[in-house]
Amino acid sequence: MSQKMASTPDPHCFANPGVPFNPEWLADIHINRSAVERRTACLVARRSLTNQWQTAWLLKAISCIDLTTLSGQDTPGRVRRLCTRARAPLPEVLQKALAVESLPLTTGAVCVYHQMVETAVRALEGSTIPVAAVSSGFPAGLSPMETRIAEVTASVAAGAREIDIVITRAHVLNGDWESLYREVRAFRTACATAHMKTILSTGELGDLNNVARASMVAMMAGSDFIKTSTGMESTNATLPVSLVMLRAIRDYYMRTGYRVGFKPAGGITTARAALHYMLLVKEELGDAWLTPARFRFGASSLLGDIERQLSQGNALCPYAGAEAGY
Ligand SMILES: O=C[C@H](O)COP(=O)(O)O
Repeated sequence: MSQKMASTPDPHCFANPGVPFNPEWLADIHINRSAVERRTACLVARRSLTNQWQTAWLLKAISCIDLTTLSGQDTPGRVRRLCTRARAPLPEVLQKALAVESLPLTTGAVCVYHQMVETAVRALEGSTIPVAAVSSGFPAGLSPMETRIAEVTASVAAGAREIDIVITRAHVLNGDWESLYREVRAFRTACATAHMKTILSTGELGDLNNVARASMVAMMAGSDFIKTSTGMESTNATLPVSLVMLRAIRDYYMRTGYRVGFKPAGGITTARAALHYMLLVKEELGDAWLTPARFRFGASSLLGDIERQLSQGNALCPYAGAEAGY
């Protein structure tokens, strides 16, 4: 793929305006699955991290969490409690013990169904924490297009500053990339100034070539983030899929100069797993991506494990090694 930068966009602008659909950018995508799996297995096996660096990385991980509740049992009370947690993700006493009591720590966002957007926006008033809504017919994306667009528009009107959209998997499975482009482009328009995260549902796309192509089409169509999963598929975020998506992000950056964000989501429940994803992002894209503006975890229970590990000090034994950090 091309290593040439097409343009030099404003580095402070995180939005990706997208580019016209270009099938040539898909033509030379051929993913070697075993090479991808070897690379991620190797990454998991080889790294170590001192306690001090581990703490810093876990605090960074918290700031990158889209604290999520996507349950049929969601109530305004439950969403308000989640928002309280987003404002103060760690107990004061723990922040003090870690000597970071002056750190203004919050999660990256609170992520809810459309129905709960207003409640979350009200509960987060006075903070800078954005509300992310899963709109557009989450999770299967099989409602009529007008309904899906109307839901996105309504979420934005209700105050969601980030919209997580789902795609029609059939477009990918049929290799109908132009239809996928048009669909994502329509959601881009409906999102207006809200940041758009495109959920690919990678566990339902067949193979890694489709993951890479769908990633590229979603970015061409103006996604600000690409996200692995809804959390409802039978296979959600994995490191191999993440590697493929990160390389697509790098490729898109080299072609256009736009830095699209990455959000692994679904089944990320441990601090150890979170560190693996962060390390992969650092190695593939560099520090410029390790910021809430370009990296998020979609997770409902990760924060609890990070808090436990921080309380226990050095519980991630394989990481408590000799290296002075990643
Ligand atoms: O986008 C967020 C996911 O739905 C959260 O999934 P999880 O409950 O497995 O953490």
